[in-house]
Amino acid sequence: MSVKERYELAKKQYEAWGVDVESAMKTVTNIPISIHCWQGDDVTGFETNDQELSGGIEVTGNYPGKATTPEELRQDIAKALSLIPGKHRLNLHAIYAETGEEKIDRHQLKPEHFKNWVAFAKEHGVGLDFNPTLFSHDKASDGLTLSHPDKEIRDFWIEHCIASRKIGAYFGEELGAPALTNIWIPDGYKDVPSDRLTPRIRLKESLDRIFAADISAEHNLDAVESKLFGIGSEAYVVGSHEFYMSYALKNNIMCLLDTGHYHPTEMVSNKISAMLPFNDILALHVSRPVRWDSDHVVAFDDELKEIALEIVRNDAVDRVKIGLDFFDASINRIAAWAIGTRNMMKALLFAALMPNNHLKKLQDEGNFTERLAIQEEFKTFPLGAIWDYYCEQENVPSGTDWLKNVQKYEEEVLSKRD
Ligand SMILES: C[C@H](O)[C@H](O)[C@@H](O)C(=O)CO
Ligand SMILES: [Mn+2]
Repeated sequence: MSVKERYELAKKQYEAWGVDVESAMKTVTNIPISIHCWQGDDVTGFETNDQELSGGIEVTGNYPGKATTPEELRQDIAKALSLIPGKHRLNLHAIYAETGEEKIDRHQLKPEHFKNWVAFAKEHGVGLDFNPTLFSHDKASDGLTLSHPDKEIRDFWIEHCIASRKIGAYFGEELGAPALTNIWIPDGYKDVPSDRLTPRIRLKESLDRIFAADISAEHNLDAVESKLFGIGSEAYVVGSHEFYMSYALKNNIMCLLDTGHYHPTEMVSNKISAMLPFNDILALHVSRPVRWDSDHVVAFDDELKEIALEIVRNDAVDRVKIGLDFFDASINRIAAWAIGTRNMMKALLFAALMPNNHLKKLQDEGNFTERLAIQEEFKTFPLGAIWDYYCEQENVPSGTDWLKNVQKYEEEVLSKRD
């Protein structure tokens, strides 16, 4: 049976429940995913200071073919984009600046150091998002940055964050859609602190100075990302969820929720509807924590589907900015992007193909038996047939054909890298 024939049969099955399949595909295709560049080179970046990855995050694995130059990374991203349906965004960190031979420290970074990325974004029709990098640096070697007791160190990172917001605004202006500039810091302590408050007050003051810099809200949107713990900050993280949720609300900036940054049974899917009544927009880093914030490639699992449902059935596709955050160096890195991003899109399609209004009505009527029965039955509805057809409509490989494409690229390009 052809992809089209399978699609027509599946479509009838969904339509019997009042689901408009074509409109579901349209909804999904208009949701941009911010794809993180750092999966392609294990969060290394292109600075010339040879700093080890720090900040309490870890990349494990040594799969061959890692991108080691900006050109290689862009070539790999272009390959990944050709395998993913929809129009997306690319998320950069400050360590992906191209400063040539010159040693430019992070507080001196300028939009011009990202002009090649802007050219790439224009060529591929993608938007750009940005992150200051407050790790893998001498001035973050004790794991403290914006909350550091030493004012000179705080000032350095404040300048870096302001420079980053300017770079975000440059992206937004050049590409005609605002960039999301997200601040995540590693600050915290390995062991029980003797003072939890002072570092948080210092962080608040640093953020106040960063956001006091007048940067066009038309071109740049600000976000802050919390964390529960990191390697070396197990006992205490300065920028905790409550800290940033309060800061974001009070200062009208975005709170970014990373799915790996909470207690193992605390679900981001359950936080979205709790925060939407109080926030115009929210941002996500969708990741897959396995026992800890391990940043595994996003799988098509229950939590991913639940996150997608919360966005789609609550009409929040313009209010929840979806970004990805995983880095696995034990598998082909282009496959990692393709698997994780296709799964995010597939989960959104799953959500858009649910009889959401009917299910909401059942809940209000107190008909929990039928609510559960339908939710369960839809788990085995022929989503794959709609997904394959959708991929073909979007001119990207359907089924497992994308994998052959990656294997060929590995043979022809990746295997020839040093
Ligand atoms: C590269 C990092 O994953 C990223 O900046 C941050 O978002 C994070 O999640 C740290 O755990
Ligand atoms: Mn993150």
